[in-house]
Amino acid sequence: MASDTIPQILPAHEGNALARRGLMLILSSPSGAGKTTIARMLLEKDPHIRNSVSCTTRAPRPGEVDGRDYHFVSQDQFDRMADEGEFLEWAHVFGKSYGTPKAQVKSGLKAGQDYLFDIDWQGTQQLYQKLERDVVRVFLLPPSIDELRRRLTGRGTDSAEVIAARMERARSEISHWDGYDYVVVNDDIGHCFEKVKQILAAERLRRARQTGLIGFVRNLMEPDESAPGAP
Ligand SMILES: Nc1ncnc2c1ncn2[C@@H]1O[C@H](COP(=O)(O)OP(=O)(O)OP(=O)(O)O)[C@@H](O)[C@H]1O
Ligand SMILES: Nc1nc2c(ncn2[C@@H]2O[C@H](COP(=O)(O)O)[C@@H](O)[C@H]2O)c(=O)[nH]1
Repeated sequence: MASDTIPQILPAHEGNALARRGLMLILSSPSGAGKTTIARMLLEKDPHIRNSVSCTTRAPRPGEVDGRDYHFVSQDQFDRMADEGEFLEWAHVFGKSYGTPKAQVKSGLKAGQDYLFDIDWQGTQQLYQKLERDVVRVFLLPPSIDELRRRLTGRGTDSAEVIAARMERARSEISHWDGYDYVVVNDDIGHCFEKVKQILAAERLRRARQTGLIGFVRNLMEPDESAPGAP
């Protein structure tokens, strides 16, 4: 295992004292603060977390790949999927529709699979209402509003009009910061990534997720029949 690979507790299977339930790591932030960048770093370094690929009605940006970055769908397709209950959550963001497909998240969690979600505060609230115990909510803040504008402009993927709309919405996005379990300022990308890694590592160790511990602890607490003087 490479030294910078992120360790995790083993996936759940019967008889494994280290088995655990998967978790849902949510990254939210105002547009341009860096959640896609952090998400990509995490997915590259950590083989135990899988990306939840959202559906969206917005057009692909240069370099974005259908099925990897998003499932790019028409408004009709999106509406049909929403009507048929195919989303775990969905919301309108910047005048477009975005939704998290149900796929195998629920069965995956049971099998110990972790999932990463790059979604906004509306989706976060919906996932928290449905799957509270599995959700870990992380909000990223930019170091300043000027730096946020610089990042959106420097990304070079959006028109001046789109950037203006996203800047306009940034303050209202930031106002939802207190609906999250963790808040990290994304100043230096390396430091920010380290903090998100630490959050993930600690959350994986939560007692409630460590389903394999029940049997393990029960065994540890059995009277020791081989001890000298035992009946
Ligand atoms: N700590 C950082 N320092 C400097 N630049 C950064 C940092 N983090 C991200 N960036 C850059 O800022 C730009 C926006 O980042 P990114 O696309 O990850 O934001 P986002 O929050 O996912 O935005 P959106 O919600 O619009 O998808 C990118 O060009 C990225 O390379
Ligand atoms: N509620 C949801 N929000 C989502 C989902 N997928 C992405 N998003 C959020 O939308 C904005 C804009 O994203 P962009 O890629 O167009 O810049 C950003 O805040 C994302 O986090 C989703 O499935 N549900």
